[in-house]
Amino acid sequence: MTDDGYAELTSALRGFLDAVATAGPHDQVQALTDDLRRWTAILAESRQEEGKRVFGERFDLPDRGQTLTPVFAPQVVTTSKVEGTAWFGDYFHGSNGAAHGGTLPLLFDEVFGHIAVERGSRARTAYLHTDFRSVTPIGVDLQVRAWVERAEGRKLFLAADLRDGEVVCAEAEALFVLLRDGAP
Ligand SMILES: CCCCC/C=C\C/C=C\C/C=C\C/C=C\CCCC(=O)SCCNC(=O)CCNC(=O)[C@H](O)C(C)(C)COP(=O)(O)OP(=O)(O)OC[C@H]1O[C@@H](n2cnc3c(N)ncnc32)[C@H](O)[C@@H]1OP(=O)(O)O
Repeated sequence: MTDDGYAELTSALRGFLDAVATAGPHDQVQALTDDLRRWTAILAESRQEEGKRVFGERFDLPDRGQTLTPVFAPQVVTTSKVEGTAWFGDYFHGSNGAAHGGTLPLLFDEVFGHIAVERGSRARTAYLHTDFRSVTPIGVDLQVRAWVERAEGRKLFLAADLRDGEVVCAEAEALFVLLRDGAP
């Protein structure tokens, strides 16, 4: 990992989003807004095209340097399976201590994507079906795994599950389609 501060920034940004998500009314809200706008203007000056950015593009950083998805720390990545831990911060809270339902397919898409990338393929998600088996808790280390069910030409049929110990939180099935040469 390149120690240029971006791992720390990603972690700080996640912490900030979790703090925003759990804060009540605060008397410093205007100061916070002013600070955010100041940093927005500074960062806007160094806007880069896709391919030259940090966020989501740095494979040497945890979570590729992005905070869009829940934390996913892969432990095994092969061309046929991925295994790792997932962690939903407060930012991903829906209600009653459970993760927002839409964040589950988001996590699965990310996890499936690692298999496609490991295969050296440019691929896109054609469909992603999620079964919600049990509420997904916030702030708990969860186990996630995904695997290739079968490959048919450019079609990669994938499956995954997310567990809290013995409890299955969610399962998913997806079709990734490998892009034709020259496809945008
Ligand atoms: C944006 C790509 C990102 C990829 C990763 C990039 C960088 C790496 C970064 C990080 C790595 C780590 C993690 C990655 C993180 C996330 C990955 C997320 C990936 C995505 O989140 S990506 C965005 C969402 N995704 C779309 O934005 C797709 C919009 N869409 C299309 O771009 C086309 O639609 C496409 C390409 C899907 C197919 O187009 P096409 O022209 O290549 O092929 P065609 O239509 O001929 O279909 C070929 C065969 O698939 C069958 N087929 C197609 N669609 C089907 C469906 N829905 N249901 C059942 N069967 C289906 C046909 O029936 C035919 O089957 P058959 O050959 O048997 O007749």
